[in-house]
Amino acid sequence: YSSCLSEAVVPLISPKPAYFNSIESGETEFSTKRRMKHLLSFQRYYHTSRLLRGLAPHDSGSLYLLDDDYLGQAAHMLSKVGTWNFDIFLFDRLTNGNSLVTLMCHLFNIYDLIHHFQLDIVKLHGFFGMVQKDYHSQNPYHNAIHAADVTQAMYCYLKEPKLADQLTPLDVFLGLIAAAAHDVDHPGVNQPFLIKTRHHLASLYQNTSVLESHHWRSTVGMLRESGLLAHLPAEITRVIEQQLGSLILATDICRQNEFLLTFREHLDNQDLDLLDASHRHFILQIALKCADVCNPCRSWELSRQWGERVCEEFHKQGELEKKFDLEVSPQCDHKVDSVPAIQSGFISCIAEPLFEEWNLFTHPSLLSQTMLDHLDKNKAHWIRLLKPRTLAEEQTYACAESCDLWFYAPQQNRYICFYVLYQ
Ligand SMILES: Nc1ncnc2c1ncn2[C@@H]1O[C@@H]2COP(=O)(O)O[C@H]2[C@H]1O
Ligand SMILES: [Zn+2]
Repeated sequence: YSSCLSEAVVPLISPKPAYFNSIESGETEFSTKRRMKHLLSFQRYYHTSRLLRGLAPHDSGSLYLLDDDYLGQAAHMLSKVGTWNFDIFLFDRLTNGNSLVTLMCHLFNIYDLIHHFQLDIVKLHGFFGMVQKDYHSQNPYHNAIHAADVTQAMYCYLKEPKLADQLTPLDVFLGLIAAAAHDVDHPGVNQPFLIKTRHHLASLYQNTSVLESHHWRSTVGMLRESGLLAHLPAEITRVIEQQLGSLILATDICRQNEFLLTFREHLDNQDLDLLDASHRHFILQIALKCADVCNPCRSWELSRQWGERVCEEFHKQGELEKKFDLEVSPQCDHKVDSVPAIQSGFISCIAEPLFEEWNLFTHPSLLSQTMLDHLDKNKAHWIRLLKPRTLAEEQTYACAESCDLWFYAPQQNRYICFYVLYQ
């Protein structure tokens, strides 16, 4: 039993791509692997022996997963978990690939959610471990680090003065779990790919919000399997599961326009009342959507890494499509869709409109101002890197410069609305 448990709490590290390798720049891949192995065996022993002695695994705070070598640095980082320049890549290395579990434990402690919902700590760790493990570490972008990044951003948004005092423990509980699990078991390809390859998930969810429905249903499955909510009345569990669904489904980027228009309408009418549970839920949906696409609002160094990773995943899909003689999806052809072109387009068409509204909602907010400043600088940086070579890139350049919602689709040789690219 205890070895099962420690397995769930400390997932095995699978072989990872080169960017996971070095903790310090001079370190070789071999020595890092050896250190990881040592660390893992230490942690397994540590957990098992503590559990056999009947000791709860959490009494050294939420850092029990960490080896002493890293404890200090990771703890130091966690003490600044609410700052916008939090480096999730570094945190993931310091926590030995356990950033999502470690972060969630820490945030649940900060908000005292374990006590409030009378949660069983072992079941809670089991649940977080399952969620983290079900992310695909071989995906360049849709992996557990993305989930941890979105969760850290969500925490920053929940702390916004406009919101913080109005939120109930249930709102916070839902917001954090939805952020952590919103892309769980993502296959690294998008919905159009699943539809055209007649993937069983596409038919299961009738070609609509296919991935998001799967992320939600998987989350519910893991919640039930962990037994985390088994002590709560059935009606409360039902509400929790439904609300998690509504939050996770809101991250479907095809529904961007729908949410943006409703958000604008509320802001124009100034009719958002955060004492109203349904309005708070809507703001949680928007906050999660912001967290999901906030990577262009980070400092250049972090933002660049996310931009490159997401494009790498798109391009991998494009390679698969070519290999199987399928039409290459928009943004997925590495010969046509360069990283700077995709990034400047994404910032102009998705991130900027959303964060401008979020800034109005949170005003006055230092964080929103900081995010918009980064967004502006990062967009300018990508545009400088855009060396127009093809007609498509020239058109993208013009589009990004004029900051409208239109994007040139080279495969179709026409302009289309950026949102349509995702459908
Ligand atoms: N920097 C980015 N560049 C291009 N697309 C992005 C970027 N960040 C997020 N996205 C897209 O926005 C989507 C939001 O939902 P997902 O995380 O499922 O998948 C994400 C990507 O498809
Ligand atoms: Zn996501």
